[in-house]
Amino acid sequence: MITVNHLQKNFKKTVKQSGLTGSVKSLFHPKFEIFEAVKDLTFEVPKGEILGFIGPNGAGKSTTIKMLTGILTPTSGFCQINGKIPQKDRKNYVRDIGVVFGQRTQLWWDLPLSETYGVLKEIYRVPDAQYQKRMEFLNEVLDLQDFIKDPVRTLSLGQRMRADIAASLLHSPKVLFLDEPTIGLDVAVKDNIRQAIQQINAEEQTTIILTTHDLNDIELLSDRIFMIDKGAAIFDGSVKKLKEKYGKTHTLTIELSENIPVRFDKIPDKLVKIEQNDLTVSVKFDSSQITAPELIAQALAVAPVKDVSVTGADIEDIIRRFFRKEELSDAKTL
Ligand SMILES: Nc1ncnc2c1ncn2[C@@H]1O[C@H](COP(=O)(O)OP(=O)(O)OP(=O)(O)O)[C@@H](O)[C@H]1O
Repeated sequence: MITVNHLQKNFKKTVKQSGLTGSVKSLFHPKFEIFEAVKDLTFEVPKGEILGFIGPNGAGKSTTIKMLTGILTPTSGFCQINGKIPQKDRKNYVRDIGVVFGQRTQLWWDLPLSETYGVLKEIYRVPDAQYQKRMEFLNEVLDLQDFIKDPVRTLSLGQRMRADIAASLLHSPKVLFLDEPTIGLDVAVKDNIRQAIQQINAEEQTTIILTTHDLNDIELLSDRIFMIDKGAAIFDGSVKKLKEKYGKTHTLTIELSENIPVRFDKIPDKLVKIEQNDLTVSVKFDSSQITAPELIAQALAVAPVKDVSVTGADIEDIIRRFFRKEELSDAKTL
């Protein structure tokens, strides 16, 4: 459904020269440099897939999405969505896509929601019968009935997000771009939104590109993660693959009945990282090099252990370390 081929976006940036003289010089004779915001991205997204598109601030996610939605023109390379080049076939292309920006609404602030949908119906020329059916479906999935008559400005953030998602889906797009769809929402509302996204994807085979900093969104919704950093691709694969490859760090938590320092003399320092807070000891270790029972046996030999528990790395941990480019076999750097 989506083909991205050697996509590149360069921006011209003014280079600020140092000092006051430099600032004045820059004013009259500005110097420019080329900044590569998106570097040579190539990937495909098949129909019906939910791709988690992630990266730290400034990685180039928005710039990529803007090229995929046709707002920006690539410096080189191209993208093709549902057989169309967004920049070349803009009028027809907008019918194929829905876009939700979690940080700002695309709805009319003062209009009741129902009227906003009425306007969108006309813009997208959705026939009456189809519109009726569509609204029933969206109402069911996104639970809009309680606030559909209210002006957008009176909606809570969670209601507004549901309303925005419904607006983006009114014309039954084949591809949906969701940019931070759960930002600022409480846990229960996040769950509702995620369930709605899942249901829409399952029932309509909508291809979704999901940009988010909330890694629970990714874990619960995405079939695949595409990670970028400084404009370039750094990981492309499933959450499972990411965990298998980079999630070897586990944490052993030991509760003591007396505050005695816990050491693992028989285990090389670099394989464990110990943090002790009175009676609680947290031991990070690389599970491919060492096992929890080995650590527990040694802890029992040196301290009065009351309880133990072991947890695996969660996706947030893995990605944080991934971006810091830490060697996971070296638990000292965790
Ligand atoms: N119009 C522009 N002119 C110059 N530089 C730009 C422009 N738009 C974006 N950039 C730069 O390109 C880089 C990537 O920005 P982008 O907004 O795509 O990142 P992002 O991954 O979406 O970040 P965030 O998670 O913070 O939203 C940043 O360094 C940004 O300053």
